[in-house]
Amino acid sequence: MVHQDQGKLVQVVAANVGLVAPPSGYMLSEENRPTTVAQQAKLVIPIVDVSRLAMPDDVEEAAKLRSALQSWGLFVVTGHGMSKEFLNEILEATRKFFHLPLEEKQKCGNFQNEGYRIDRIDSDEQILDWCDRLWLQLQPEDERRLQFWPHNLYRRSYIICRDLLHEYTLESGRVTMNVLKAMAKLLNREEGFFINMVGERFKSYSRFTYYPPCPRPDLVNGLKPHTDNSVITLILMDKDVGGLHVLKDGHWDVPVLGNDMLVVVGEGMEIVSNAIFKAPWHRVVTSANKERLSLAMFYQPEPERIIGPPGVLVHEKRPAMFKNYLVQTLGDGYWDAFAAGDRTVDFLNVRINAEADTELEGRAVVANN
Ligand SMILES: O=C(O)CCC(=O)C(=O)O
Ligand SMILES: [Fe+2]
Repeated sequence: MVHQDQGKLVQVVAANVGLVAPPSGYMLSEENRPTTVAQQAKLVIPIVDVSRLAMPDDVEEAAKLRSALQSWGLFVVTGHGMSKEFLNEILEATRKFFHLPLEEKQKCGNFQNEGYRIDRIDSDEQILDWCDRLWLQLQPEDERRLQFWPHNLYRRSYIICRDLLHEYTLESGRVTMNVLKAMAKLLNREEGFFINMVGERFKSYSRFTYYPPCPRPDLVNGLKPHTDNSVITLILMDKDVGGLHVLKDGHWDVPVLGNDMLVVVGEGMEIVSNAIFKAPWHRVVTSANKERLSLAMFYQPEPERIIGPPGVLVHEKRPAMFKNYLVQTLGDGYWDAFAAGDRTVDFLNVRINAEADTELEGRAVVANN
């Protein structure tokens, strides 16, 4: 049994002429509403120049990275080498896609979680998010399902142009790998420490999210509080709309963001760093009169790997905080956890203290030694 608006695209619900309040399926209970005691005025999230991180002697930038990861678990990344024009082109192509007539968008089918739709609904109690999304796997390249990529048959052209998205995949992959190298160095490990854990055939996914204006932003989540199912996420956000909130020191802080690119630590990194790096809770709040777009790129290790806290990061004072887990199981569990508003590591009970997980031994490649 599902309630009336379940399954409907939010753009369809929002287009209802005369809508003065969101339908009941989206309404948060009073204690969960995003009535932020916003400290937004002064808070600025850290900025890290990824090109400087590559310089072996730039201890200042490395210190900034360390502090950003410790205090926020995310940062604005600069020095990524992508021009404003290029990033705008991607955002505008995304906007064009979400502005297409419904029938056109629905051609970007649906297979498991891939394609254009709303996020999965598992129960009648689930509070719906005020967003639609297009989810595409980008890497490994030979696993792309191009039939789900936006394609306008009449103009015989891809709306979110294949070449554009391909180029963005390569560019953002490069940024991610540089961030992973720098994070390894913060732990006094060699550059490839995390990169080797994700493997050559790591997966990357893109999530294009569209938040239509909402008549009562104070009553709904654009995107519910969550942590990401990734090692690292890269988020490209709409210009000057704001709306991303981060839970910091027990408060929902509201970073003021323009046309920024963010690096966010995901749960996968939390596991492989033995919780030295923590995945931040974040959510999106809608606006009454502005639409909002984002493009998130999620990087995940090869699905047949087993990940867990590596031996070198486990010692008496810091016992293993997580069990070893098959990446595929974590990936599948994420969708259940997300629908339930939980973190995957909690939903699947991945957390432990120093408990050996012998069951998995020998079943697959252990991602760390
Ligand atoms: O829309 C945003 O800014 C954030 C999106 C996000 O958190 C996600 O896609 O996981
Ligand atoms: Fe996220």
